Amino acid sequence: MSAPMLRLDGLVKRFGGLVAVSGLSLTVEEGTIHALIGPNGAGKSTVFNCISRLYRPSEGRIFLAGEDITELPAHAMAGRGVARSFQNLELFNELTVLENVMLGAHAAHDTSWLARLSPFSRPARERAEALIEQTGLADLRHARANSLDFGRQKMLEVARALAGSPRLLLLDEPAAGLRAREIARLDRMLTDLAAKGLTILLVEHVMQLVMAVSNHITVLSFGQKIAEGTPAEIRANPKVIEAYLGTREHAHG
Ligand SMILES: Nc1ncnc2c1ncn2[C@@H]1O[C@H](COP(=O)(O)OP(=O)(O)OP(=O)(O)O)[C@@H](O)[C@H]1O
Repeated sequence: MSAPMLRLDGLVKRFGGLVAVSGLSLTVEEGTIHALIGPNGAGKSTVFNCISRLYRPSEGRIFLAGEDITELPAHAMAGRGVARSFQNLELFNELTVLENVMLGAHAAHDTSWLARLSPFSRPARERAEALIEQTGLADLRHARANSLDFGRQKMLEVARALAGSPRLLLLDEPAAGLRAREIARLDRMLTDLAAKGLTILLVEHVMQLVMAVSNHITVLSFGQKIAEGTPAEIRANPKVIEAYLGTREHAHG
């Protein structure tokens, strides 16, 4: 049996006295969509930052397709086939939609030196055009990124992350601020990508999307895993309901 695409083993991240992630273990199988959910401050972004090597875990190991990547530098991750989108957009505002996606392809692990010297090569451009089409941005390919509305900028961020042909895609709240029609498009796209073999780890508060696309869900609360299972199991889990209601009551004072 081949190794899972991603495995976290006892991941701990402390910030001074605060334990943001507390001994998290989870497994993400290849070609599946795995959601990481939980109330605000539960530690989801911290887990992402540990996987993409922006944070150094305090304890625990991270394995990518069987390889221990815990000590690898962040810049090695694209070469390992890991891409991510950010909660706050990280686009090149002055560049066009097409240019933003093509720059994403630049970090591709399978890009030859020749292709790197010529980023606007035909295969790179064809791939970028296909992604732009898939994300519904075809009519806007020559528009500057900062002229797009928020929903389209989010889709562009996803297209750019995909341009490097990753095998593991980390998506941090891709549906935040999207309209229903855009969420439906994202739903179709993620399902389609997973069917083609891409593995997706999704942090998301929009439950409609999480429940529709996920094969598996892990729930965090105060840095700890409180539940995991299929969408149906998670929906019916009293601990999950309590964790969400607890924060809402807390928030309302
Ligand atoms: N760089 C940091 N320094 C200190 N504390 C941090 C840092 N990053 C996160 N934290 C703390 O760690 C905890 C987990 O935060 P994190 O952003 O991972 O939660 P989250 O589940 O992603 O929340 P949200 O859904 O609001 O994005 C919080 O208490 C947060 O304040």
